[in-house]
Amino acid sequence: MLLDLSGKRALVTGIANNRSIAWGIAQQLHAAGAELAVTYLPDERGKLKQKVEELTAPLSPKLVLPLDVQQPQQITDAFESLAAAWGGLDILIHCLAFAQKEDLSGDFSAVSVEGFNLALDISAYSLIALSRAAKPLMTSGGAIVTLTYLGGVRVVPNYNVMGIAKAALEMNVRYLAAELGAQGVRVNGISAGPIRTLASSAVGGILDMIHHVEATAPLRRTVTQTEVGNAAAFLASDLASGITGQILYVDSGYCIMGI
Ligand SMILES: NC(=O)c1ccc[n+]([C@@H]2O[C@H](COP(=O)([O-])OP(=O)(O)OC[C@H]3O[C@@H](n4cnc5c(N)ncnc54)[C@H](O)[C@@H]3O)[C@@H](O)[C@H]2O)c1
Repeated sequence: MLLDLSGKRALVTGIANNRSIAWGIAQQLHAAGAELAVTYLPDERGKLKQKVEELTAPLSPKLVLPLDVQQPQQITDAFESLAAAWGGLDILIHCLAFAQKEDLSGDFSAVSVEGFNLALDISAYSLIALSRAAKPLMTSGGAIVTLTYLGGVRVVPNYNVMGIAKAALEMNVRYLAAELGAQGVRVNGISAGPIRTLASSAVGGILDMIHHVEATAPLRRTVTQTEVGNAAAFLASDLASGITGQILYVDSGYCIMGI
């Protein structure tokens, strides 16, 4: 069997620009034959809408939808639009996270309850909310893939509150997999190595992290958006039909190293 997503309908969240991991994923899903719908985070001046529309135009997405995961009505509206356009959904890519910049450096214990709740809401709870909305559309099975990082299982300097959010996200993967498996929906996470993006630039010392990976990972380099995209396409495909509730490390092997 070859990797083939033709006939599959995929919603990709989290594209902000051409560095976004979600953009790498969208391109690889498209290359494998999937039909796409994408979301953007609405802003007052409509800049992100325009950016995401222009960037994704070559992939001819069926829908380009506004989606701020902190706005329950936007989640409802987005999935109603999907239901109207497609009548179902096969693949959901959850590729978004946020924490305040001040909570991504310095003392971990300094995080405020507001900063904690914000990071957990956007970065972890959102997977539950989107999966719940996708559930009635994934009537003939499906695949949900989210993005996590090693800082959710080990202490990585400055990752701080986002590490807690990723720990929650990874447990969400397991609970959702257990629930949704009964209807043939698989839920998995990809733990990606550090990549320079808008989100990662908010993490204190991200360049040092990347250089450390380049010096110590078995492959002596960090990963690309395309490599993460390929892994996402695999997990979303029937080739991964026996895999659910797992975290797949796409990190040049960094996580196996002891020092
Ligand atoms: N870049 C890395 O080194 C790295 C490594 C491992 C995991 N990840 C994870 O990959 C995912 C994508 O991040 P990225 O690095 O591609 O950065 P990115 O900045 O390109 O993507 C983050 C996305 O989150 C979206 N977002 C933020 N708040 C939102 C909200 N309230 N509602 C909807 N969308 C919202 C942004 O619009 C953006 O598209 C994140 O979950 C991140 O934690 C990144």
